[in-house]
Amino acid sequence: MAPLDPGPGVAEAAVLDRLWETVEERRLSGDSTTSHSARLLARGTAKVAQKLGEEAVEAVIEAMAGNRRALIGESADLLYHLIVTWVDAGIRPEDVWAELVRREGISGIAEKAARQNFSSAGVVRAGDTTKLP
Ligand SMILES: N=c1c2ncn([C@@H]3O[C@H](COP(=O)(O)OP(=O)(O)OP(=O)(O)O)[C@@H](O)[C@H]3O)c2ncn1[C@@H]1O[C@H](COP(=O)(O)O)[C@@H](O)[C@H]1O
Repeated sequence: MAPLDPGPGVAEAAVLDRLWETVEERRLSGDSTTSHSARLLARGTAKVAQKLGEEAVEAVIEAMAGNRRALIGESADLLYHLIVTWVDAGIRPEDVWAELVRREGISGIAEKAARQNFSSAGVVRAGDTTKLP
């Protein structure tokens, strides 16, 4: 039997897995003279997270301006910095893919309503950090 066609964009999306492998290799090699990823990771979690935030804001600015082409570029920067953040945190892409798969078919509205029901039983309400340990 012929293999199923995975659909448009599926093969290209594997670039994220390859990028994670590359950044993880750079972390292990630790050569900050030749690798931007190694240099950024060597600066620590706070710097890695700061760069992720900056790239997110830049993507927001281009989205608000309706600048499609620049938004594509900023999206690539954002995904790269998200992957550096995963490597720094010891998260593998399949951890995130599994969470997305788990959420497939669950409406965000229904999920939020379920969370609020949970909180009304006296546990933690969404967004209420005062009750967190
Ligand atoms: N996708 C990317 C990618 N996107 C953006 N960038 C770099 O991210 C940097 C962002 O620059 P900024 O001026 O915002 O920030 P900064 O240089 O960290 O400096 P400061 O914020 O401290 O001023 C630039 O040097 C970009 O080139 C990337 N660097 C690497 N990759 C991928 O990662 C792979 C490994 O790269 P190296 O780790 O450099 O070998 C490459 O083959 C690419 O596939």
